[in-house]
This record gives sequence, structure tokens and C-alpha cells, in this order.
Amino acid sequence: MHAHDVPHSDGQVPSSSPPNPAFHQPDPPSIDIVPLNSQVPSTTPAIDPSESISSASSSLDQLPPSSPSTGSIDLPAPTTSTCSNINDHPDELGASIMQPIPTTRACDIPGVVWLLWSWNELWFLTPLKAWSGATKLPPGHMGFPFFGEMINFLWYFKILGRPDDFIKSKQARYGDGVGMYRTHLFGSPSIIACSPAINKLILQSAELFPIAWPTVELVGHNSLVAVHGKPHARLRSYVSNAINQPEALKRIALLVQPHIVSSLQLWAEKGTVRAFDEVKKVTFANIGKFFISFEPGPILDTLDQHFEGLLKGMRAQPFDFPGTAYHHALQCRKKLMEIFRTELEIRKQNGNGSGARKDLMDGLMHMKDEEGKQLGDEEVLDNIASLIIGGYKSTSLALMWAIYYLAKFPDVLQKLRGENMAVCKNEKGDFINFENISQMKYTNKVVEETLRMANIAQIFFRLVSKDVDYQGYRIPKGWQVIVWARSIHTDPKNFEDPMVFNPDRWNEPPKPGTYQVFGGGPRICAGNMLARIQVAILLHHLVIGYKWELINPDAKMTYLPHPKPVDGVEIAISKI
Ligand code: HEM
Repeated sequence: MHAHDVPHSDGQVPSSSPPNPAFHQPDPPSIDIVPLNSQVPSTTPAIDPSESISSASSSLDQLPPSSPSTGSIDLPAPTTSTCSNINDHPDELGASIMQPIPTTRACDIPGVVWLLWSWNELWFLTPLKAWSGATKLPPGHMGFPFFGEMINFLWYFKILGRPDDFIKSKQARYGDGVGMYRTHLFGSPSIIACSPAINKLILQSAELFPIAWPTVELVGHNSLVAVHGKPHARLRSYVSNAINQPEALKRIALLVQPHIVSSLQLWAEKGTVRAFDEVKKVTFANIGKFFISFEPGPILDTLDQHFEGLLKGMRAQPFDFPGTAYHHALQCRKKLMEIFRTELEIRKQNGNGSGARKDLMDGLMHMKDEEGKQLGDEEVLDNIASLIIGGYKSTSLALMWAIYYLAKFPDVLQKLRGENMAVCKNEKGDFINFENISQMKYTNKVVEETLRMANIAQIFFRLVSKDVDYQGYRIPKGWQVIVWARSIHTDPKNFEDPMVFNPDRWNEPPKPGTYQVFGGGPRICAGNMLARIQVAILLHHLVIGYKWELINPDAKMTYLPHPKPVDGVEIAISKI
């Protein structure tokens, strides 16, 4: 991990100023506090479709702590853990796992339903007991055959629009325990990890929990996300130098501003815009510019279209036949790579770019590691494509949410405007530089708070390469671990009044392991600083020159694949 991969709110923000009490009041008169999931009061008890049959759950998780199994890894209890070992609280937690299920309840349920409900538990847990003598598994339930708990998941994320209640319902039923639950999601037996300590451990233990990219054909076999171990570390240093280190950021900060300034003027001329669509255009134009020096025009539009197709395919099942989203995505990738390859060949023939490093492609083409080795053509091309995949939509969503929250929280906007006006000394339209951005403490807090609340990357996936025992629980080899980052960011134990947008909470660094918006460990987002400065720059030009309001302040939220108001944040915008 590089020094600059550390969230820059750590250690940068003064700890002296007290939190702004306005953001902690439940119902302040001047601020319209609307939590992300505000359409439905969060206190309403969750109705879980599986509730009625859960009491018939198989009691296979009562597997006795048998003789130690061979080949498993025992992880120590991390000292930073905020969770207690489930065995410490037999009354509250252990009871739900260790007690036999009353047979009368099971008998009430028709046999077929019982069999369906128990099928996954029997199928996945019996061999574990028989062959590996597994100790206890984390509490939970594996749901129905094939679907697992997908119906439950969709119920909370799509139907109720209360994504956090998915985990809360597990906590209510099985207790907090060590912050792990067994389940079956996205087609695989899974362990959900949702405590700062276990998440941190998983993200940092890359060998025990390697990343498993399901659609590697789409991201490219040579891309950063697809390689492991030493090749990953080597590639990461190239990519990080090219986009995430101060030298690169200084250059990029100046490069992106002309387009941001002219786009904002255009928004104001239109009067009403859908912020998500507009920030996507700005983000893609800037990516085109600093990745490959393409100016807005037909080629960039074609690239944009192909990337849209590619991104859609990444969420689809990998069925490669005509008519499927995955097939279309593969076609899009092919066309994208042709465009990039042609550009690369032109540069090689012209011999240009050597040492100039004017954009990402040049940077990757000419960078050398300590042994003087350069990247191959395929590595350059795959990584350009995968960095666009990583940075395009995520940055656009961050920008959209920043615009949304500032419209909702005028006090924050006012304070932000004050800081930004002071930096540009009232000379609107002047570009700010990297040093200016680093010095804008409040702006940086607004960026962090936006990222925390937005939960752009809600969950991420890892494979389990070896049986792992953690605080008495088995994480079985071959299963999937789902790091549930969003529950960390919305847990009041980690952030006071978590649904309130309060940049002043960043006067103090977050508690260890509670801020995972960019993941963590060796796979922490390779563009985290780049994303941050892009948000800070857009906010700078927006707040010093424009005022805006939400057209649908009570717009419904959607949470899949990313949290977003359904209207894409329509705003009425004009010059100040
Ligand atoms: C607000 C914007 C962003 C968010 C929320 C975000 C979030 C994340 C997260 C959570 C991960 C880790 C995933 C995992 O561990 O499985 C990640 C990885 C990654 N991100 Fe970002 N990201 C953002 C912007 C960017 C940008 C701007 C770029 C590059 C242009 C980028 C490139 C990458 C890459 C290449 C990886 C994989 C790193 C590796 O495997 O070593 N991201 N991102």
C-alpha cells in the first residue's frame, strides 16, 4: 500500500473544532435532513420474507466443536475488534445458535417447504462436518436451493428500499457476534463480513482471501484487478505513479479544469439538468483527456457508448451468446481495444511520448520498474480499459452525490463556499492547483463525508483459498466472502447519527477499520486520490459560481447496482 493510499482526512484535519451541533439535532428548523433511505422510516420493523419459516432452520450450525481439523488457518482475534466473541454471550447470542429448534414449530410447516428451506443447509454443511470436522460456522441461513437468500437481499435492496435492514435483520435474529453470517448469495455459499475488525482482516489477507473477478474477459487478463501477488504489486506501482501520486495529480488537476468550467457554464445556460448525466459527460471527457489525450468529439462518444455496453455486461451472467448483455459487452470491449490499440501503434510509430508522459497511455508505455522493465502492449491496453471501468461510473456517482447533499444541507454549502471563495480570492474561473486543494480542509471533509454517505461500492467479494478459523468460527475453503462495507459506514457504533451529512465529524479521524469506501489492504482503490481531487475540483467551481436546488427533493432512492435517486438528481441551476 502506498502512503497516498491512506485516506487524507487522517491526520490532516484539525481535531480542535467541535462538531457542528446543527447536524446532530434530529429536526433542525433550517436544514432539511433527509437520510439516504428516508422514504421509509428506519424504525419501522423490517418484514423479512423468510421470517415465517426461519424457525424451522436446520440446526446444522450446532456442529460440535470437534477435533481440530487439518489444513485450516487459525486467525487470532484482532485487538481492535469492537465485537465480542459469540461464545462470551451464550445467553444473548449463542442461544440462537446452540439451542435445538423446537420440533413443534418445524412440524407446523409443510414438509416440502421445510425440505426446500433446509436443502442448502444440508447440502453445504453436511460435507463440511463429515469431511473436515468443521467447528461452528458463523450463524445464519443458506436460504433456498439455487436462489439462496437472493430473494431476501432483493426484498431489502429493491422492494423495501432499506438496504441496511438486510444486515440489521440478521443482527436482530442471530446477534452481532463476530460480525459474520453464513448465507448463500450471488450463486455461491458465502460468509458475510460486516464488522470493522473482520473486514479489515479479510481485505489485508490477500492470500487467504484473494479477489475473484467474475468477468475477467471484460476487464482484461493483464489488468490490475485480475493479477495477483508480485505481478499485482509491480503493476500497482506503475498505475499508482501514473494516476494517484502527487506528481500525476498536480498535472491532472490542471488538465481537467477547463472542461469542468465550460460544462458548468453550459448547465447554467440550460437551467435544468440531470446532474448524473452531466457529471458522467464531464468525467468521461476528462478521462479521455488525461488517459489518452482524446478531445470531446465522435471518437470519445463512440468510446463512451462502448464503455456503457461493457459496464452493463459486467453485472450480467457470463452467458456468451447473441442477445445477452455479456455477449454485447464482449463485443464492446473488442471495439474499445481496437481504438486503444490503433492509438498505441500510432504512438509507437511516431516514437512520440517517450519521456513526455503527457497522459496515462504514455505514462504506462514508458514507465520502468526498478529492474528497468517496461510494461508490454497488452498490459498497457488492459489497464487503460480497466482503469476507465474502475473510475468512470464511481467518480460520476461521487460527483452526483456531492451535488445532492449540498443542495440538501445549505449550512454545509455556505461554509464550503466560504472556504473556496477565500482560496480563489474572488477571481472566479481561475484554476486551483493541487496544493490549493490539499489546503482546503473543509472541502476535503465534505468529500470524505460524501463518500461515506454515498456508499458507492456497497459490497465487495473475495474467495476463501483455505479453511480459516476466526474466533471459533470456520470460514470454509471455496466459499465466497462478501465484505459488507456499507453496513460499517451506516452503523451508529462507528459514526454518530450515521444518516446525517456532517462533514465536521471528520474533525477526528474515523475509528480504525470503519472507513472502507475504497476497500483496504493491497487492493485498496488504485484511484482513490484521483477520485477525491476530481470531486474537490468540481465542487470548487460549482460553489464559487453557481446556486442550485433539487427539482425532486423527495425523489425515491434505488440501491442497485449503486445507490442513486431515481431522478438522477435533477437540478435547477443558475449563476450566482
Ligand atoms: C469515488 C470513486 C471510487 C470509489 C468509491 C472506488 C471504490 C473502489 C473500491 C471499494 C475498490 C476495492 C474493491 C475490492 O477490494 O474488491 C476499488 C478498487 C479499484 N479502483 Fe476504485 N473507486 C473509485 C474511483 C476510482 C478511480 C477514479 C479509479 C481509476 C481511474 C479507480 C480504479 C480502481 C482500481 C484499478 C481498483 C483495483 C485495485 C487493485 O485491485 O489493486 N477507482 N475501488
